[in-house]
Amino acid sequence: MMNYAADPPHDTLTPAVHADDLTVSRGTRTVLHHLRFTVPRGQITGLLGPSGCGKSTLMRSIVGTQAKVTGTLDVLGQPAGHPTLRSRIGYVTQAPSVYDDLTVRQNLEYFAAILDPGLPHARKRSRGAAPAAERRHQHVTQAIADVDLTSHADVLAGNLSGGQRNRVSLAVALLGAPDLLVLDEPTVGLDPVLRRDLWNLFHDLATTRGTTLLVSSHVMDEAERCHRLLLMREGEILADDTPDALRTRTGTETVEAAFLRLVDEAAAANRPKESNR
Ligand SMILES: Nc1ncnc2c1ncn2[C@@H]1O[C@H](COP(=O)(O)OP(=O)(O)OP(=O)(O)O)[C@@H](O)[C@H]1O
Repeated sequence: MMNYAADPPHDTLTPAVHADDLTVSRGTRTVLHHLRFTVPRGQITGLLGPSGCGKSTLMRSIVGTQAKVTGTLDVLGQPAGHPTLRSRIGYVTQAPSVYDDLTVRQNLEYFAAILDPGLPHARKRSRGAAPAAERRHQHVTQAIADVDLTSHADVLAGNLSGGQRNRVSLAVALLGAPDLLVLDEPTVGLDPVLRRDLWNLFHDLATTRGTTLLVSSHVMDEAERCHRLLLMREGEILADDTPDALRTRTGTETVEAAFLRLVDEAAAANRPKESNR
């Protein structure tokens, strides 16, 4: 929902996400195994790991769209999937969800209207409604600017590049000024300048708006831009720490090297068990 009116105060002390013994199955396979971690508020947490390790499944669990979830998974102080969370979480999947036959602005206006049906359409303003409709227009304009698509506001989404369409999806997620933004590989297909600009936006959202961001990536250099990292492999959390602490703990210079060191350590720890079989 759009935050046109003042929202009731929310508890800001509990972590944005708290998981304990979180296990998720897809089909007949268990893909997340007894995860335990927290995501602090107002920071950027990177969810990193190789393709297929379970990043999207974890994100789907957090936003409440994943079946077969057991254990504890609390989001903004409520169990994941609780109806009150719908207006407080922005979720961008890997597949952009935009209408090709609408322009960028029309897409945003459409989703803004769905998110806040109480607001009359700009063309049907009645007395007293104008300020609210005007505010919605401003929110849409701001979201388009946030993702650097102002010059494309009147272009059909179907005529945009893949990266631009991804940014329209991100703008839709920003519309409600959510407390938690869950972004599944948001920088895939973007050139270095746009990637940098998007990371600047993420930091701005965390710093000036207090938004919590959970951002997945399998590009390890993006890890350096996060406040905290959850490193995943084969459905398990290898590490839950800051980039600095990870490098120091593993005696490495990059997060990528730290990740490889942790993978080797985990493999070494499992070896005696395997030879005992
Ligand atoms: N619909 C499904 N049914 C059964 N298994 C699935 C389904 N979707 C994904 N999986 C399996 O769940 C595991 C985790 O997949 P997931 O998409 O969460 O990984 P990921 O880390 O997000 O991968 P990527 O980086 O490639 O997007 C994989 O082994 C995958 O094969």
